[in-house]
Amino acid sequence: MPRCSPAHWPLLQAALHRSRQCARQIVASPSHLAFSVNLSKPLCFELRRKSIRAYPQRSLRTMSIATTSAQVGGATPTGLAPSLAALAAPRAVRFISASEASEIDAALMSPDQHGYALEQLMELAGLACAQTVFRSYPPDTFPVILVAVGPGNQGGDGLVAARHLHHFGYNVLVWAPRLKGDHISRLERQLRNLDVFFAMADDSGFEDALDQADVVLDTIFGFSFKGPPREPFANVLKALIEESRMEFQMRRPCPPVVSVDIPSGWPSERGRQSERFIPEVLLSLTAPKSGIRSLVTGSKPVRHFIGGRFIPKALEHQYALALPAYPGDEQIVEVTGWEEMSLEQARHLAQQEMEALASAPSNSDEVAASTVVPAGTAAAHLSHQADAAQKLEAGAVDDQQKV
Ligand SMILES: NC(=O)C1=CN([C@@H]2O[C@H](COP(=O)(O)OP(=O)(O)OC[C@H]3O[C@@H](n4cnc5c(N)ncnc54)[C@H](O)[C@@H]3O)[C@@H](O)[C@H]2O)[C@H](O)CC1
Repeated sequence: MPRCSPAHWPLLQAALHRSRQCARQIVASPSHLAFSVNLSKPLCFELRRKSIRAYPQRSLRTMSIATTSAQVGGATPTGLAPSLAALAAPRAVRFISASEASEIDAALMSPDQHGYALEQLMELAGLACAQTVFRSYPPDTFPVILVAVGPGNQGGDGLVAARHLHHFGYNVLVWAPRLKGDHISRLERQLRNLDVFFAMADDSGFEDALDQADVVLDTIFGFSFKGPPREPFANVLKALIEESRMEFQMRRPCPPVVSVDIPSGWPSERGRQSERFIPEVLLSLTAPKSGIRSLVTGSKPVRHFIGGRFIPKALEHQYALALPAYPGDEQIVEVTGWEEMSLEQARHLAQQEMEALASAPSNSDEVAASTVVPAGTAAAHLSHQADAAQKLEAGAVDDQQKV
């Protein structure tokens, strides 16, 4: 059995990414490193010659990170400590306000800052919506999806998602009562050319489509919703509340709903009010908004994903977003049950990460003994290293680089 060395860290990170876990406690011996995801379910990573296998292990003695870094064979603590800190990134998310979300959007779309066009972000947001639906409600079990489209940019995300969902194999129904603007018309044209069904644009059209749907993608309102909902949206939002769907004294089950950013009709910062529906799944674009805190934390959190894989590191640090690492080439990352991270903690992580990035070697392609991985949730850097590790696993690099 080979001994652990710093060259193993990219492999370990890749294995950790594949298992979609973030480590909290790390236990090491010369042949094993264990990351306990929570105390009852530790994962053990066994080193092989060219790969690392992850499997659950029940009883592992925990050690402090400092002891661990000292014990891993031949490692210099300076080279390893940041890696361990990265692996031990807390399973927590920071909630941002609606005004922070608008500021981040403005910075992303400013030609002088990050240079994105709205249409590009909408494409990526819509793809993340479609992946969330596919992951949570696959088309072989939930073949008919109703995409409810609102009047703002979130509605645009919904139209993009509808197109992807069609290509993913769903039978897509779209309800979209207020389609305005050149880009939105183009998205509509793309869907009509695919023979996607557009329901009647009133509340009865929505109810008819809802009756046929196995799952609903709610892209009606995002973080710019204000005040009581106006028609035709008010009745539609009521129809999504299960208890309101009564017929002949019987409760009609409502299909599961996937909401984006914030369930439509919820005020973006105050959380759910009475008379509002509760989705089964929530996709936060860019970062979770404060209005969903009670929905995604606590004892009964709904399934929660983060998407919008386009935030540059500088912007992430500027707003202390503390984003989780996206696995592989995926556009979403699941964060169900993650706790809240305070602003102070997020700022601290951002600071650590900036310092680690500033001191990281410029050519990080090589899996070298001096590899330094930034602390915190350095997603981009970590996935770069994971790519290098995957190549290593596939035997695509020179023998001398192999573990
Ligand atoms: N960075 C990202 O992740 C991106 C996310 N995107 C999505 O954009 C929305 C926010 O878009 P915005 O246009 O600002 O707001 P809304 O979609 O929430 O819609 C505003 C729209 O709704 C009308 N409205 C507001 N309140 C009411 C009401 N009470 N009754 C009826 N109508 C109402 C208002 O008049 C506007 O017409 C975000 O959540 C993401 O989903 C971007 O696509 C890309 C970047």
